[in-house]
Amino acid sequence: MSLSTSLTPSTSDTPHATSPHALQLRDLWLRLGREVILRGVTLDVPAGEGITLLGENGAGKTTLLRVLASGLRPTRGEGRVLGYDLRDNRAVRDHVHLMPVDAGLYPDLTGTENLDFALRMHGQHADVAGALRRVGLERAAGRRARFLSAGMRKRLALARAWLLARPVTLVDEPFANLDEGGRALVLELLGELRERGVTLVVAAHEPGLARQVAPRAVRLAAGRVEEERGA
Ligand SMILES: Nc1ncnc2c1ncn2[C@@H]1O[C@H](COP(=O)(O)OP(=O)(O)OP(=O)(O)O)[C@@H](O)[C@H]1O
Repeated sequence: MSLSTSLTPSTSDTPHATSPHALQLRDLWLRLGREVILRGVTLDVPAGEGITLLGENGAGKTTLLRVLASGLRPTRGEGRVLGYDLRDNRAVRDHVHLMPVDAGLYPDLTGTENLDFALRMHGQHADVAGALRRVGLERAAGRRARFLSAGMRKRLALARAWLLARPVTLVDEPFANLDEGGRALVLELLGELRERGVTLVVAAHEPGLARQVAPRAVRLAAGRVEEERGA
C-alpha cells in the first residue's frame, strides 16, 4: 500500500497541520546487520493520541522509536510523521523529541546547561530553573550530568522532554531507575504533555503505569505491531 496515494506529501516547507495523523507507518521493514528487526510495521496514530508500546526484551521497541525519530532509516516501507516523510530528517527532528532509555544527556554539561542547550536547538525559551525544581533537581542544577545518578539523569531528561513539548514525543522506558516519586512525576509531566495536545509514544514494560498516560496499547512481536486488547 502506498501512502502517497492517500496523502499529499509534505516537505519541510508545508505545514504539518494538513495531516490529522501524527504517525502513519505502512509495511516498514528494518534490517540491522544480519538481523531483520522490523518486519512490516503498519500503524496509524491520530494526532494527540497516547500509545504504549509493549514487547519483550529485544522485540524492537527502541529500534522503532529510533526510526520514528529519524535516527535510523527504514530498509523499506513508508512512514510519515505529522505528514513529513520519515526520511526527511530535518523536518522530523524539528517536530519529534526522543527521550532515550539512557536519558541521552551531554555528560559534561550541567543540568541547567543540558536544558538550555536543548531549548536553544529548537529556538525556545522557558523557565529552566522552574523545570529543575519541578523534577526535584534544583540542587543538581550546577552539577555535570555525568555526576548524576541514573534516576537523576532520568528526571533531567524528563524535564527536557516536558520543556520542549515537541508535537510528537517518544519516551523509552521512562519508569526505569526511578523511585516512587519519580514514577509519579513521569505520569504527571507526560500527562500534562498529552493535555497540551502532544502525541505520546511510551515504550515500557509497565503497561499499568504507561497506559495511565498512553491508553492505547500496541505490542511489537516478531517484528510486527499488534493491537493489544483489553484495558
Ligand atoms: N545497532 C544494532 N545492530 C544490530 N542489531 C541491533 C542493533 N541495535 C539493536 N539491535 C538488535 O535489535 C533487536 C531489538 O532491539 P531493541 O533494543 O530495539 O529491543 P527492545 O524491544 O527495545 O528491548 P528491551 O525491552 O530489552 O529494551 C535486538 O535483537 C538487538 O540485538
